[in-house]
Amino acid sequence: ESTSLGEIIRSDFPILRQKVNGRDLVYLDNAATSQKPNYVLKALKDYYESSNSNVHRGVHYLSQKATTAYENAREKIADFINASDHTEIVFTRNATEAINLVANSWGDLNLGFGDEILLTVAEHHSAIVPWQIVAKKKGASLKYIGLTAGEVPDIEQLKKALSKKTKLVVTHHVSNTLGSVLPIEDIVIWSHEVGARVLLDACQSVPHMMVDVQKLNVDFLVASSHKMCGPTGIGFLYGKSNLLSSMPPFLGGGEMISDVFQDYSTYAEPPSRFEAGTPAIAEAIGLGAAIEYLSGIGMQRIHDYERELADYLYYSLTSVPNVRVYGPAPSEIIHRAALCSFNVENIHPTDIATILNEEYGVAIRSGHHCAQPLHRYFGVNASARASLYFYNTKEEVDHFIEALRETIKFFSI
Ligand SMILES: Cc1ncc(COP(=O)(O)O)c(CNc2co[nH]c2=O)c1O
Repeated sequence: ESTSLGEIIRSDFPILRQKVNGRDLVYLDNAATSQKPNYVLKALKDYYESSNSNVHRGVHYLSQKATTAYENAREKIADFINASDHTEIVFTRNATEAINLVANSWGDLNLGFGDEILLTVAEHHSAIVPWQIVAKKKGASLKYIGLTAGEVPDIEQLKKALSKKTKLVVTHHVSNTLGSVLPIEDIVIWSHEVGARVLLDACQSVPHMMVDVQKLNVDFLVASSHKMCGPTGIGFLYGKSNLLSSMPPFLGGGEMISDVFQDYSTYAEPPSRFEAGTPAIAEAIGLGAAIEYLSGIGMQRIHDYERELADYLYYSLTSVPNVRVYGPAPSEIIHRAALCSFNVENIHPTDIATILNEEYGVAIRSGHHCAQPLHRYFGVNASARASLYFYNTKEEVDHFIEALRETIKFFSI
């Protein structure tokens, strides 16, 4: 059997060599955050060792070196998602802040009484709560579409729910709980037909597959560095140039201004307009290194390998008696991300995750995965979730499944 991508690549990730309670760590919580390769760790260390300085407007050598590295990171992101211009990339703390930026800037300017924001019931809290806050302020409302019998967001229902009142569609590309992958190009075409804009939450897709914002034609896209081999503390908003240029600032301070007078200021052009204060320079450079690393492997290669892992995980997990997996069965039409949220009859998911960690060194997540509306939709408070990345292997899935069977036996005595 040929050596898998996971087996080839995992030596790049020092953390994966750890033991947990004497057992090899089996890290299956990648939808929460990914691990970091040596290439990224080195980029962070090199920055602080040889380039650290504050960015923009500095005339000395180090400031120019740091500025170049910071702006190069922005260009790498733009290329990675095929944005038409690097000024369409705004650095934020994470995807959550990127969504809040759109809600407080574009939302405040464009939402009014009676307007509707259309979401799926599977959205992450970061894609829901900012819109609840701005909708309350503006007299707008949130409208949700449910799931099909196959447990994917019902896009036919979405199409029917669109109307002249719909000003914005907020949707995930890949669900962090269902593992479902949505047909974004269609959703964008339907949304634009009624004059609605589309904000794509790509947190669980950008790390795992080619995402081309021009092909998808989304108006906004958000993603987080820490889910794609990059450091925490940095994420980004992609916004079409004409939209960003029309938007007022989100946070006020240095860097985002053109001139400051005593009682008013003029603002910089995007992206600086939305980047107040000293940015997370090292983190941006770390994200740029993560993109170089992923691109070096190839997103198609990563995606193909993860599809194998996705099917292997799904069918291994659904073969365990009394396990209920949420989300669609993989098929030719519907492919799943390499993550499965599940429950085991009469055993609390946190008990499952605790024993898997304590006795078997397996790291999965338990809880609501910041998707409480979706869990309520299924009539449960919580679930367990195993989520893989390209450095995981089928052997790790086998270890997880064996450990799960033992854990179920333990609780069934
Ligand atoms: C689909 C989706 N949207 C938004 C976010 C927010 O990203 P952040 O701003 O970087 O936190 C997450 C993080 N999801 C998870 C974080 O921890 N467990 C998770 O499933 C996510 O999975």
